Amino acid sequence: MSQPPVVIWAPAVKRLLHYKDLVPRLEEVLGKFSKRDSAEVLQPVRTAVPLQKHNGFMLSMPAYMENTGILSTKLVCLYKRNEGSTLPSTQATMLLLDPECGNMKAVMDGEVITHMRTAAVSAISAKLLMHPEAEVLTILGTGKQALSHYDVFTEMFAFKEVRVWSHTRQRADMFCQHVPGPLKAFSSAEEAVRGADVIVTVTRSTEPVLFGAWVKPGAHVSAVGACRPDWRELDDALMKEAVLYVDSREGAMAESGDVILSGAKVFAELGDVVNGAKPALREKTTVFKSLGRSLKKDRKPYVNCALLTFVLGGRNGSSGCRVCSAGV
Ligand SMILES: NC(=O)C1=CN([C@@H]2O[C@H](COP(=O)(O)OP(=O)(O)OC[C@H]3O[C@@H](n4cnc5c(N)ncnc54)[C@H](O)[C@@H]3O)[C@@H](O)[C@H]2O)C=CC1
Ligand SMILES: O=C([O-])C1=[NH+]CCC1
Repeated sequence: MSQPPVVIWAPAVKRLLHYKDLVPRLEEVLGKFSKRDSAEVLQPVRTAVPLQKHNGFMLSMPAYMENTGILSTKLVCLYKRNEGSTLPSTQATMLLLDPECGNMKAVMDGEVITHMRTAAVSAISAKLLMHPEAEVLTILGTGKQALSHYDVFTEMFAFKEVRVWSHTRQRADMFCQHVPGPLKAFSSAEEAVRGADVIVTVTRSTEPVLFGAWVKPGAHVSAVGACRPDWRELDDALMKEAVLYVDSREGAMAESGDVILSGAKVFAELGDVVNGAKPALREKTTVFKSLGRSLKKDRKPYVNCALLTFVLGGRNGSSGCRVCSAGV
């Protein structure tokens, strides 16, 4: 009989997961995914179950990496919240299974993982697609994703100016008070965006908050919100004018209102750029439309991946139910 799964909750995830480990691992996984080699990464488009009574969706995001023995799924609940609601808008849980036996090896908090993974992938898009001399970063939105994006973008790049806008000035001010470092709060999204080299959209809006007319030619946009087929964050002008990169072509065509409703054509997946199969057109205006992937980890104790090393009890076992037999 298998042992109960290891439970790793948010404080442990926070302590163990670091951008310096996560970013290179995600870059590698994005590249593997774009090769569409089923032994490397199998990740079908996620399913969404509407939670009508609660104004939300449950997204189920399974993934299998045969070559590295990872079988996992993330369950994400996503809600449209009224202004002033104190309930979270996104909650997530990660399950790690043994692909050979099918038993559950670990249950992990998925919220911190989602904040950090999403921000890390946006940072990869900026690393590949922004102008090398980018100086001004603008963040539209002041929630959980805004914070994780602020953290990784300021850790990885040296912006001279960071601007923040939210749909109320009070939220933008509060955000600026809570994070270290010089930030500037804006009351107008247009003013925050004009002249910016990199723009991150991390709002719960279902209507465009970023308009092509405001965006400096050659800027890079990482568009993270609007993850349903009828939700928007960017207007048609921007979607049509910019060169469009996505995390998954199938995902974008099934789930992104910005892509589907504007009729914009996908130029490449981020993984195609990582693989050298498509160019990074840094001199053009670029949009990376992020929708989210469930893969975060690898089974091998890549030493750097502290979380997984923890899950595996530091072992590199070759068969059987590793975690349950490790008795972590
Ligand atoms: N692409 C991806 O992989 C992922 C995308 N998301 C999406 O990113 C977005 C942000 O997520 P969180 O930061 O966790 O949410 P959050 O609830 O913590 O923050 C949302 C922010 O949007 C602002 N906002 C709400 N309604 C707005 C409106 N009508 N116009 C402008 N701003 C508005 C709020 O004031 C807040 O600053 C959500 O749409 C979420 O679904 C979340 C996780 C992963
Ligand atoms: O990847 C993810 O976790 C999510 N994408 C959209 C909302 C949550």
